[in-house]
Formats: sequence, structure tokens, C-alpha cells
Amino acid sequence: MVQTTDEKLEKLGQLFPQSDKEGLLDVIVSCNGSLKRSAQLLGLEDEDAVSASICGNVKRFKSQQTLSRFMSPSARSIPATARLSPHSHLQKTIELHTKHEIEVTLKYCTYHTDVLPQELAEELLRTTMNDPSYKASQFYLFGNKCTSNHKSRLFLPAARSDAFYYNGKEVKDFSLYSDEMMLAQVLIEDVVNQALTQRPQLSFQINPGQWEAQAALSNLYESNSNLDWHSDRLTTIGPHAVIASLSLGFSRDFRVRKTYPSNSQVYSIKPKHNSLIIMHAGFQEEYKHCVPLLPKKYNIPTDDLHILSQAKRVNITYRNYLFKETAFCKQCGSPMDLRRMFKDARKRGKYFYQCTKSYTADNGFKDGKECKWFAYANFENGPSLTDDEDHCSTWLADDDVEAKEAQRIE
Ligand SMILES: O=C(O)CCC(=O)C(=O)O
Ligand SMILES: [Fe+2]
Repeated sequence: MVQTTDEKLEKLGQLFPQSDKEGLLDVIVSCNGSLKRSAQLLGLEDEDAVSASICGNVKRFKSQQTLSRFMSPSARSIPATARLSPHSHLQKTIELHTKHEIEVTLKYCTYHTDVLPQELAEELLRTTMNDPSYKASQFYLFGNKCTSNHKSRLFLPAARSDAFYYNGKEVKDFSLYSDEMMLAQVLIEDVVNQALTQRPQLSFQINPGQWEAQAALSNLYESNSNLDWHSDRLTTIGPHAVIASLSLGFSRDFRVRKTYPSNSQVYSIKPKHNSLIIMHAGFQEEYKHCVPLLPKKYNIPTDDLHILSQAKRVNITYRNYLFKETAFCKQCGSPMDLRRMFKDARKRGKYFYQCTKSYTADNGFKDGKECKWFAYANFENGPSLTDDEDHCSTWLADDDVEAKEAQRIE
């Protein structure tokens, strides 16, 4: 029985009536369209119950705390997905193998192999994959506390006297760069600055030659880990952020699709050991990315295992912080999050701030006490908040004909 995505969404909505439809749609997409797997991921563990429910005998379930496989630790910009056409189906993922294929297909992305001297790449892999300070992160989804199934760690080049905010929370637990991490950064900064000279610049991005990283976020994946669809939060990296993403060890899928509509074509890259994906200006605005689970019951061919790390993969994203200051909510004092509207083509492109108390951990979300304070963002003289929609900073992709028509832009 082939079901359309809308039918699957409706069925999942019946099973989990308290869950938000857009979040459920993201679960279906992240499960490659499998309704059964989506239901299991959302806490329906008994195989028979899943099949019975899917075949029409609908029981209602509250989402449970077993959502660990399904969320990004770092971003979790709440998906605001466009509606699907009534008979849309999820398409097959398209694999992109070469630098050329990747760069002509994904407009805001470049791919660079062998970026570090081999010994440095190996030493960096050895130290990070065995670093006990990496931890699974916790987050909230539909009011439930979840734990990510991969580990991550934030690294800063030096100790700081000021508070450091990441994803709406002050981060006190971080590590300092190792010598290898610092050396890798210096080399990567050259690759990024060189790449920036080769492409058109977008309105808010850093100038070529000036890109430098102020922090590195590292993820450690075992063979049973994943990272769900997300775009990285713009709050500190700023609009038109440029992120350099280094892959080490086992080579596995990194997927990319356009943020809207939510049934966009999915592309897959398999970044090699010691390769760099640069997520250029526009990437976080226009695309989502993820590291999916390996297929169930998949036996990794011995030849594919990495000589040092076997099935472990380490990823280090070096991040340039365009905005040093954190904006705080005028209503409740929590940090504000910077985002860009994309769901409604008439409003698409507008940057705005939203109070993080709406959806982050320890926030009273479950009790309905969320603060929904909102302000438009204006970047003319550094980041600032405004109530005036006419002063809102805006960016639309060149090829976004839909939004341009809706907003009557020539
Ligand atoms: O592991 C990767 O390749 C992606 C990591 C990522 O997207 C993130 O940390 O935000
Ligand atoms: Fe990311």
C-alpha cells in the first residue's frame, strides 16, 4: 500500500494527537518516509502495536522520552515547514560523489578533500574520538526531555571572562583547544578565506580574508548515532554565516535539502576522512542538513571501516561568530534567538528575534508558561531589535521566484 506523505502525516497525527504537525512531518522525512519507523521513533516501541495502529486500529499515544534519535543538539531551529501538495511522495535521495557534483547542485556549499596534513588529521581524530569530555546533550521535544544519541563537545580557543551563550543557554562546560585543533583551524581558515574569494558575497556575510573561527563544536558518532534535520541557529553565527565542517574517521552520509517546501529533494554527500564541507552564506537560511542513522541491520563492509576509528566518525565545525553580543528578552530576560522567516512566501526573508524561553530546556514549556516575545531584527549598525516591520533586515535567495512574486519584487 503506497501512501502519500499527507496520508502518513494524518495517520501519525492520529497516533500522536498532542504533537505538532510540522514536527511530525520532519520525523517522517527523517525516517525516509517510513511510517512504522516514525511511530517507533516517537515512542511506540511494540512492533505489533505499531503495525496494528498503522493498519487502521488507531490507539492514541503521548510522545514518550524515547525520542533520543531524533533531534539535533546544536540547532533545533523549530521547523516551520510549508504544506505538502496533496499527493506528494517522498523522493529518492540523490547521491553526490564528486566536488563538481556537490558544488553545482548545492549552491551554498563547497567541498575540499585532504585539507590537513595526514598526520595532523590522524592525531586530531585519535584525540577527539577518545576524549571522555564528549557528552550526549539533552533537549526538549513536544515538552518531553530527550537525550541525543551522539556525543558532542564545545571547544573554545581560550578561557573567557564574559559569559558565553550557545543555543540560548549560558555554556560553562567547555574544553580548550588542543594544539592540533588550533593548528587545524589556522589551515582551515586559509581554505575558507580562499574559497570566499571565489564566490559572490551575500549582504550580511563576512568579507573574504576576514573569516576566523571563535569556537569549534565537535560531534562524535558511533555506528548507531545520528543527527536529525536542522539548520544551525543564526543567533551568534549571524545571518549569512559561514561554517567550516571537518570530517574525520569513518565516512558516512551527510544529507542536505532545501528548507522549503518540506518535501524538497534530499541530497547525500559522503564526506571523506580529512575533508571539509564549507556551509557558505545562505546555507543555513536555505537548507537543512542531517547525519542519518545507518540503515537497520546494515553490516558495514570491512573495507569501509576507518583504519583508526573503525565505525566512529568525528565532525568538527569551526564557527565564525559574526555577533558577539547576545540579545535578551525585554519581557522575561531570557536570551533571544535569531531566525529567518521562510514558511509564508509573503514574509519570507525577514530576520527576527524570538525569546528562547519558548522552547529550550528548563523553560517551563511543559506548563504552558512559555514567553513568546518577538521582535524584528535590524542589522544596519550591528544586531538590534525593532518593532517596526519596515526596518526589518531581509534577504531572499536570487532564485526564490515564489517569494519575489508574492512580495512583488522585480
Ligand atoms: O556531523 C556533521 O557533519 C554535521 C554537524 C552539524 O550539523 C552540527 O553540529 O550542527
Ligand atoms: Fe548543523
